[in-house]
Amino acid sequence: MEWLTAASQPSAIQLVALVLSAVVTVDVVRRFTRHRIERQGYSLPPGPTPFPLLGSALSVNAQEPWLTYTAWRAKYGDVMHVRLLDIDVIVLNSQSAAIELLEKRSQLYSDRPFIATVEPYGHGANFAFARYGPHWRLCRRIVHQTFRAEAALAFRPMQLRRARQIVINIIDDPSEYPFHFSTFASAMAMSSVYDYEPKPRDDPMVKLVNDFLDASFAGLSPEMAVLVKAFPFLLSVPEWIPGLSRVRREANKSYNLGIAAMETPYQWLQKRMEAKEDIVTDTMVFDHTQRMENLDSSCRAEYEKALKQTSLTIFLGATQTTSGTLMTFALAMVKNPRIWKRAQAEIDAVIGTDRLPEYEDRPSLPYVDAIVRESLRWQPVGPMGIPHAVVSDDIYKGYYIPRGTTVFANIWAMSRDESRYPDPDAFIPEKFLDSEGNLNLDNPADFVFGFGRRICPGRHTADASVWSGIVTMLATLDFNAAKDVNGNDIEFEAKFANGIAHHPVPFPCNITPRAHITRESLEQSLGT
Ligand code: HEM
Repeated sequence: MEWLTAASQPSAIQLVALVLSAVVTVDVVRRFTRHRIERQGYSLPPGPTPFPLLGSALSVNAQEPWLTYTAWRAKYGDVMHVRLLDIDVIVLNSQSAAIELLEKRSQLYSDRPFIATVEPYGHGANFAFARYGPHWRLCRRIVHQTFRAEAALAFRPMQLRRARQIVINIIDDPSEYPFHFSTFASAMAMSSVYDYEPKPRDDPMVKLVNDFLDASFAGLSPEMAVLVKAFPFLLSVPEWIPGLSRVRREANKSYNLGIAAMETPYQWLQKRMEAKEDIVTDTMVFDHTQRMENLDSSCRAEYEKALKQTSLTIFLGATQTTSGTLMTFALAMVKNPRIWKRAQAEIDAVIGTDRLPEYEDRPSLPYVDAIVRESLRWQPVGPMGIPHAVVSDDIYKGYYIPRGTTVFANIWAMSRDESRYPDPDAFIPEKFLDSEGNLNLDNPADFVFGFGRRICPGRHTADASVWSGIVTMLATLDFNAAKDVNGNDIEFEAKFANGIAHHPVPFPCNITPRAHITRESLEQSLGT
């Protein structure tokens, strides 16, 4: 851990000793209480034998843990127990196991585990980490009212308009394509929540939220979470102890950025409302501010807190997931030109080249939808989702699942199920078509958005965003390999980032408008 090297040597040794003693104490208590249930004949689900203190922490790929768990599936099965330091983890390696526990027993499995760094690093405002209870329920109700399937239809014209803006931005500045995808995703979130249309570049509100994400990222790493859990005093070490005070400084910076990211766009919209400006009525904050007016003051304070937190959470949940999926799509197109050519042939045959795709065209474009499904499956942006936690002891198929266990749906393993997806590492949209060329019933949206009461509440909006981005780009752009100085295609191996979301890092490519597409015609389609 980087910050330990900055500490003076004796402090670092003391710190390690303290971590070990905390882990030993928790281990002894756990063994004592568990022994009682195991005596009744129930054992934990199968899994690797844990080493003393560390459990299996050193055997798991720290950057891409889903690869280890997926490899272990053959040996330990669909419901697997792994101990990581003092944390009990259950990994669900199949969609059916995730449905059995996270959906059918959702009253037990909808909590989130306690993560000691969430609150100090400003993610207490992020309701995706909220414990299962009344505050989470209120946030969830707010988001549901704005983003449920029928309500989310209101955002479609904006989503299509912003998708066309991606193409204009690519024509203007093709090398910045990852940035144009992020702008699209941020605009979708900011418009639907605050009626705020970010600038294509250097937008101050988008920068604020991204600065918060950058500042909080290191704090949410499992290593930092374990340390802060074992030694909460690290969050109050005075400035004059160099090295050790770094955790407090980083946490404070992240916390303050979190407050600013939550308050600034919220207050911006409140001012517009006070000035009686014209605001799109479906905007989440506008709609709920009006709903709040009928509440008494104590309920209103609670509601306003939930509304602010929900607004920030939408932005955090919507941006890197949506833009990451578009990065995956673009990578797959550059690697597989036959696929975008087949999709263009479908689009040209169905709607011609005189206009751009609209939502009403979707049922007539099954191959495009197959590409959307394959983009969600091939590199799921959340390969392990967000951890759930169990609120009380449970028995499943004769196995004991202790209260407080962290439960992961291994979405990556589901995407690599070879009985369902032969050759799972290849990008092949045809797997979602029947022999007549119609879409079949297999939809990875059934697992990539998570499970049960914590299932992604933005999934309808995400689906519409991803579809509008993909269909618009397929109708207007060619995706070719970049050339070297001799005119040869540049070969490259795809690499992936694993931060908030799993997505390809920028790769060499040559994305250009199709022959019949001009910037002017696109601008006309925006009404500008
Ligand atoms: C391709 C795009 C997206 C994918 C693959 C995705 C996936 C996920 C997953 C796997 C979870 C965890 C579910 C669980 O705990 O079982 C989640 C949670 C969440 N997502 Fe998404 N998401 C996407 C886009 C969005 C969008 C566009 C929004 C907002 C409009 C959003 C808002 C949220 C929120 C608020 C949560 C936390 C829910 C809770 O804890 O109750 N997501 N998402």
